[in-house]
Amino acid sequence: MFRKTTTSSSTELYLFALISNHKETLNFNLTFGDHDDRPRLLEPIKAVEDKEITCAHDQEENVRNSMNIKWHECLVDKLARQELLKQKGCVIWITGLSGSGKSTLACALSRGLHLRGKLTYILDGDNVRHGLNSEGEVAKLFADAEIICVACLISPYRKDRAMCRALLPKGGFIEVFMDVPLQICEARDPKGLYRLARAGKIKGFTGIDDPYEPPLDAEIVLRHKGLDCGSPRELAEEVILYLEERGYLEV
Ligand SMILES: Nc1ncnc2c1ncn2[C@@H]1O[C@H](COP(=O)(O)OS(=O)(=O)O)[C@@H](OP(=O)(O)O)[C@H]1O
Ligand SMILES: Nc1ncnc2c1ncn2[C@@H]1O[C@H](COP(=O)(O)OP(=O)(O)O)[C@@H](O)[C@H]1O
Repeated sequence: MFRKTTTSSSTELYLFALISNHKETLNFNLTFGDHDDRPRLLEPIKAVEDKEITCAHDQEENVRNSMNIKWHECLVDKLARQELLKQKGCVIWITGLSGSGKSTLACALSRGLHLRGKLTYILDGDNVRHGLNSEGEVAKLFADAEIICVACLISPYRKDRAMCRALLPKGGFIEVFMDVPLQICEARDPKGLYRLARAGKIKGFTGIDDPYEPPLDAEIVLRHKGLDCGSPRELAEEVILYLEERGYLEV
């Protein structure tokens, strides 16, 4: 607050003006401040300060005398954010092999929710590359902001996914398993990476020479049935239904 109640030395006043970034005072000191002329400096500074004190005092009196103004706790908390957005933030963690359709589902899901007026944000392995742990932390922040965070990462190890789950409050982590067989992912091979992995040109490729540990307790399993796994839109609707039924899309 810009208010001083005790008499100060000119140096203190000068510092006070500097800290307060008071334009008028600083201009004065820029013009004359090179000379060690503190008594001369004191007068205009004090005049400015007195004016400030008077103004601040008047304002304080007005506030004190007003019957209408009360001091409010201004807490924009979780509930306030939920009410604003009409949704509850969470992390939808889509896991599965490369080529299983994680990114495609994330887009369809984000679009489906957007059309319902829900705020989402996609964390894709391709746009966040700082290691699984920090991705979990980022996702957690989004969820705390009451955004529906859609994370799509292979995240092949149960231990790592469990660590991310543990970061979130109960119900805040919704694991979606793209249960698509390796043969289908490999046949799709949109980036040609399986071919390179099979040729030994990429080492430690998930599903080829590095394991993928399927979830044991995923909230949603999108299973491939025969040749069909459902269109991205149908899969997204399945996830949205889960959210609707459990009250994530209302407050
Ligand atoms: N060794 C190896 N194994 C699997 N995938 C590999 C590998 N090297 C690069 N890629 C490509 O990088 C993408 C993996 O990114 P992710 O962040 O989703 O993976 S992880 O969660 O960190 O395991 C993954 O993207 P998606 O195909 O979209 O899943 C691959 O294209
Ligand atoms: N539900 C689906 N049905 C058929 N093909 C799909 C489906 N979802 C994704 N695909 C196709 O599979 C390939 C890999 O999808 P992508 O979303 O990039 O997978 P990931 O992010 O898991 O690597 C793409 O060519 C995409 O068009």
